Amino acid sequence: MTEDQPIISVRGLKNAFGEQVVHEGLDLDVRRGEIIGVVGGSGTGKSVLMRSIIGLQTPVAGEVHVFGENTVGTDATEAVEVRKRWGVLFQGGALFSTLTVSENVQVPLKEFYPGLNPVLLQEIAAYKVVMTGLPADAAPKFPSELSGGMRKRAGLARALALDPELLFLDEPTAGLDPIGAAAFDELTQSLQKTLGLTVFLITHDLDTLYAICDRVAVLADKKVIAVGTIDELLALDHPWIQEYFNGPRGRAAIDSAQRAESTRDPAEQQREGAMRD
Ligand SMILES: Nc1ncnc2c1ncn2[C@@H]1O[C@H](COP(=O)(O)OP(=O)(O)OP(=O)(O)O)[C@@H](O)[C@H]1O
Repeated sequence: MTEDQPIISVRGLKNAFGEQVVHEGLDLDVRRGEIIGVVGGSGTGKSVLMRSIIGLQTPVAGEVHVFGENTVGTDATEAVEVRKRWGVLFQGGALFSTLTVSENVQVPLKEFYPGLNPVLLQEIAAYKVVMTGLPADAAPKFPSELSGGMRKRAGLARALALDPELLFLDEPTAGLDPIGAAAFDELTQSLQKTLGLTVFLITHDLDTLYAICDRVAVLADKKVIAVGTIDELLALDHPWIQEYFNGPRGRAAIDSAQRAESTRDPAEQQREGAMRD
């Protein structure tokens, strides 16, 4: 695939559970290197969309390509090469409670590289743990011994185990206090920059959208009704979009994003401006 081809391309997606149609004619492109936020009311099918992209949900109709490879209806063996290239943080972290943090991180490593020796496995896991801002002594702990924020980081460490190019995050800041959520956003952004990741991020968190998302895709009426920067979305007169971004919580998030921008190191702002130019 070429550099400017979308990393994820979804066309004409339809998902249904019995009579309930969740998606119909859904299209979405995710560009290389972007953090795309996916928003929509509860039950609009954000998680089902993610599951369809990573091959955990077989759609009724439509096409999904990731890195130019079809991910619909492929069996586990066919999908191995493409699955190695993404990492997933499921809603709630989904850590195995009977395994330590280190063992959790080793799960995908053992699955995809069964021959790796135990010392190397431990070293890789220890590195991933520290990379997500956890103290090194979190590695031998069980998830129940960690705070909610630490569990999220442990889940992220596992998602990063295989050095993915693409990261899926399903509501990573849900349940975190505002300080913990902001710290997780910063971590996501710094990892995205350092590792050159593309990030598909499902969230209800307006602060996250303003702080780190390059574009936002809005799910409503069974499809992606709009994709763009928040400014571009604000220019649309769809009632849900206006209510979401221009309601009291949306405006508070804008204010807080503007305050954060104005207190940022001017040298850093200048550097970013220069990079954009
Ligand atoms: N395995 C399943 N079997 C039956 N229905 C399902 C299944 N998975 C999802 N659904 C239904 O599909 C719809 C979309 O679910 P999904 O979890 O994707 O919503 P969401 O947008 O992620 O919601 P939330 O923001 O509340 O997490 C819901 O009505 C849900 O009940």
